Amino acid sequence: MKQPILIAENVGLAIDNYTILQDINFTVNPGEFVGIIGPNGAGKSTLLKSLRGIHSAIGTIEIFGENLHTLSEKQIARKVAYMQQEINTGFGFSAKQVVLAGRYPYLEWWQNESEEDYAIAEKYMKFTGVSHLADKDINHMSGGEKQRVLLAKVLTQETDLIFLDEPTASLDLTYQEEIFRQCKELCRQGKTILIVVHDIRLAAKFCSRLILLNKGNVLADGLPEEVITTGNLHQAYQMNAAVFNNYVSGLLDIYTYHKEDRNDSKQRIHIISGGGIASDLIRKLYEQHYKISTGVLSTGDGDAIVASAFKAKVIYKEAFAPINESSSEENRMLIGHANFTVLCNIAYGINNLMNLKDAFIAKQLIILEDTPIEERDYTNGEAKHLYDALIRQSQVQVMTTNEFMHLMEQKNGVFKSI
Ligand SMILES: Nc1ncnc2c1ncn2[C@@H]1O[C@H](COP(=O)(O)OP(=O)(O)OP(=O)(O)O)[C@@H](O)[C@H]1O
Repeated sequence: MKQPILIAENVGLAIDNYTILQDINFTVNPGEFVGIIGPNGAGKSTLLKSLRGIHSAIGTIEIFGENLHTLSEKQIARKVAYMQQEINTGFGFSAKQVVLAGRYPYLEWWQNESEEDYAIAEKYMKFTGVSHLADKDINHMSGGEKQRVLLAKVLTQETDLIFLDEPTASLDLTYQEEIFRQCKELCRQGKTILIVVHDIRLAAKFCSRLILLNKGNVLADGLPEEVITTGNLHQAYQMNAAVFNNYVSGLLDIYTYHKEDRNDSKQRIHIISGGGIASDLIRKLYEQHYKISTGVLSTGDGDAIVASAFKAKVIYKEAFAPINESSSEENRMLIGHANFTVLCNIAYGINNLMNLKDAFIAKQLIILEDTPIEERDYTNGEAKHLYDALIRQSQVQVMTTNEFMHLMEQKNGVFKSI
C-alpha cells in the first residue's frame, strides 16, 4: 500500500482571534492531482500556506512521513515547491534568472548554478512554453507569460510534491487547459499536485480528486462527481445549479440559474414530448422549481437527456419500438398525479400514439399547437381522430409554445391562469 505523501490532522489556524481554518483532516497519496475549490474567502490559500509551513497552523502536518514543524526552510523547499498567488518577482530579472531560482534549495551560498541546473531550467521553460522569453525582463511580460515562467520555476525545483495557488488565473483558455493537462501528466509520472482553482469545470475535468472548502472547513472531499453536487454547490456558493454529464463532451457540467420565488412552484407538471422539442421548456420549469416528469420518451431522445440532467422523472421506451403497456401505465400514473400535463407540438407515429391516448386522463391539459395536427400525423388519421376528440375536452387549453413560454415568464405563471 502507498504511504501518504501528505497528512493533515486537525489542522486549524486563527489570526488575530479570527478563525480561518478549523478541523481540517485529509491525506494525500503519491500521484494524486487534488483540486482545492471553494468560494472566495473559504481558506484555500491559507490552507496551502499552512501546509507549506508559511503559517504556523495547529494540529499535525506531515510531509513524506516527517512532521513539518521539525523541518528547516531549505528541507521543506527540497520536498515541496509552492507557487503562491501574488508574487513579487523583483526588478531587472530575466525569465531565465527567475526560473533558475528554483534550483536554490539545492545550492550552497557560495555555489553558482551548474550546467545541469541550466538544463533543468531550460527543460521546464520548454514544458510551459516560455523558452522564447528566456532573456526578457519578467516585469515586461503579460500576466499569462509571467505565470507560465513562475510555473517553470516551481517545476525546476523538481520536488515530488507541488502546491499551486491559482496558477491559471490570468491565462487564456488554451493555456488554462494546457497547464492542467501538463499537471495531470506530471501526476501520471508520479508527482503529487495540490492546486487551488476557481473554475469548477476545469477542476472536474482534470483533477483526480477535489476538496471543497467552505468557511475554513472541508465540506466535501472525493471524486469530482462526489464533490460537485447540487447540494454542495448550494451550501458553499449559495448557487442554484443543476449538475449533469454533458452529452456532447461526456464531462461533468454545471448549469447555474437564478431562482425565482413563485407561488405556483412545487406543483407537479407532466410533459409529453419527444425529439428534443421540450428542452427549453423543461429547463425553465426546473428553474422555477416545479416537480417535473416526462414520458414516454425513447432512450437517447434529446428531451430525455435534458429531463434527466434536471433530475426529472423520465419514463422510457425502446427507440423505434412502440410504447408498451407497462410504460403507458406508468405514464398514466404520473399524468394522474400531475397538477398539469403539457402535451407538446410533437409528431405522431405508431410508436408514440399511446402518449396521445394517455393524455385523456389529465386533470388539466395544456396542448401546445404550433403546426396543424394533419402535418404531424403519420398514423393514417388515427392521431388526428384522437387529437380532435382530446381538444374538445373541458380540461384542455390550447396555445402555441411561444404563448406558453411567455405566460410562464410572468410572475404568477401559466398554471394559475387556467
Ligand atoms: N494574514 C491574514 N490576516 C488576517 N486575515 C487573513 C489573512 N490571510 C487570510 N485572511 C482571511 O482568511 C480568510 C480566508 O482567506 P484565503 O485567502 O485563504 O481565502 P481563499 O479561499 O483563498 O479566497 P479567494 O478565493 O478569494 O482567493 C479571508 O477571510 C481572509 O480575509
